[in-house]
Amino acid sequence: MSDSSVSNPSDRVKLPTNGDRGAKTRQLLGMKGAAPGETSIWKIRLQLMKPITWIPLIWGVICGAASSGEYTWSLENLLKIAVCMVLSGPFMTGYTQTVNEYYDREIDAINEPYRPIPSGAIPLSQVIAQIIVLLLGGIGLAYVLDVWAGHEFPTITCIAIGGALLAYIYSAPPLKLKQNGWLGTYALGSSYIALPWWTGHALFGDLNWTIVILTLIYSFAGLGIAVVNDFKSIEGDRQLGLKSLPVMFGVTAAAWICVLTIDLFQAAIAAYLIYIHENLYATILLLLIIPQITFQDMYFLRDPLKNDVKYQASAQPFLVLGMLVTGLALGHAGV
Ligand SMILES: C/C(=C\COP(=O)(O)OP(=O)(O)O)CCC[C@H](C)CCC[C@H](C)CCCC(C)C
Repeated sequence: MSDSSVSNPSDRVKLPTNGDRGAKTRQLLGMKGAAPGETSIWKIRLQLMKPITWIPLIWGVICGAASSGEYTWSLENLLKIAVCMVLSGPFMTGYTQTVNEYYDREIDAINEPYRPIPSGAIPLSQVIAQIIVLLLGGIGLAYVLDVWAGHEFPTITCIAIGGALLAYIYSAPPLKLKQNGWLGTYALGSSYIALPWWTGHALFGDLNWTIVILTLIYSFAGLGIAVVNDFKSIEGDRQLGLKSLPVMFGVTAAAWICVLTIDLFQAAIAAYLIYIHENLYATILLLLIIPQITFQDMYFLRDPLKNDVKYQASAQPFLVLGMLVTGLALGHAGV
């Protein structure tokens, strides 16, 4: 698509409604239901980077620092982890989301015409420039962290490049992993759990195969969380031929796949913690699964289409706390 398609923004952009501060905030954070009509190019750029989606990756970095067992509270370490959060949030997730907005522009023109690209608020050439700046900035920052951590092998740079490639094939043709229910949701789950975890771990300790494999197993719980988001768009996905799990298996079966992957893979991690004699941490992790099962029963399984957001808001804090408990356990055990 050429830039001409977005060359006359004033024709297509609606002005913001007075006093709709909630919609303005959603706009800046890159959430659905945002207010249209932003005119500041920097706010539009931020909107493309969807800051709300940075949070899980920033949290993943903290879990990795915990699992390294080497994190101590010094000013230098605080600075290191802050830079690592900037890498995983604004740079790498910002890059990922901008690429996704770029390749979703035609479908967004139908479903979310107020988004920056379909509304014509930013020309495509500037979106491409933003993608390049975030990608090069992210890889450069990853290399700085490798040097800072004294790595002989640039582990963090490799994770950043691998993540960037994954993000590209997730959104861009010909692979467009997001069209495939299993691959797309696992890519999402692993990039939200495993990749930032590896990065935080590598920054302070030695990234090893046990951590890599454990976090890839943990990522199946992330797959379940990613599937929860597919219920809201089931009709549109079906019409567009997107094979999300709810489209492939129907609402009820997909809801069960969702909750079983979330619960069983967290339980599997707790079992591993028992195996390495981290019984207290394992017990806490198991206790944190109980409220998630309760919310699955109260909300999600009863009506996945109506209660998906309510379920995520109530249950997710327990899942993310469990990740930190696991990180601390692995760090304590010296895995
Ligand atoms: C673009 C992503 C999700 C949006 O998906 P979708 O288009 O289905 O949803 P919306 O319609 O609501 O927009 C995320 C995709 C993630 C990707 C597979 C990989 C991300 C890589 C990491 C950012 C890399 C982090 C490396 C770092 C920690 C060094």
